[in-house]
Amino acid sequence: MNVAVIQFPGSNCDADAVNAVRVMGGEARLVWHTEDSLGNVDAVILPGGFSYGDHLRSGAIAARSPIMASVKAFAERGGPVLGICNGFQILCEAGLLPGALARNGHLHFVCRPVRLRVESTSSVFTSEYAPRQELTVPVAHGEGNYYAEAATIERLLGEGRVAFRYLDNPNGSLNDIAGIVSERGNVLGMMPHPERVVESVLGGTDGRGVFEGLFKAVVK
Ligand SMILES: NC(=O)CC[C@H](N)C(=O)O
Repeated sequence: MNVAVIQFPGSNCDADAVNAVRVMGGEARLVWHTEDSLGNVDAVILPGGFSYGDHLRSGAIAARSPIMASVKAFAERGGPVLGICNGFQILCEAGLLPGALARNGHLHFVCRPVRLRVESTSSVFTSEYAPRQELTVPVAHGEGNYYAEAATIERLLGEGRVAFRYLDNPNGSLNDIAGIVSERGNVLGMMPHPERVVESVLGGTDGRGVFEGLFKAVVK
């Protein structure tokens, strides 16, 4: 398992993502956003942070980085792509996932563990969880309020593409959506940080399933 963690100016969870992959037994390396090739990788992670200082809209500028053409091509070939927090915002801005992450409804930055429920186990990233399993995973964001037009929400629900839902919605997200997957299920965007809960010394292990699912799908 060889994972590329993309680093943008202002990424701040890139080292955590690399650590999580290594803790889970994989190999990870950082790829700077100006690169135009991913090299030979099995999966891509867009980590959390404040790319370009969240200027304009979170993820808007990073989504137009040179490396994103390769990330799009990789996803189109069915390659697994995980966007965490700012990574989710970048995936929406890049058009790899539908909808947008707006300012939190209460307009405050929120940084705390939240309760989540696994809504779909049919994607690469959720296959190792039990259906409707409840998890505790931290969030840390100011713009995590998922929004999409009603028809898009209906479609996501109908196609089983809502991967995770908040049990205690911290940001006003429509339908308590915490994470969604692409049509093929190979791209996941989620606001909570699974990479921060992969070993008990970090306070929890509920994020391990995301990486276990990914590793299982890739390492055959
Ligand atoms: N932890 C993060 O990735 C922060 C996400 C984002 N820049 C926000 O505050 O909304």
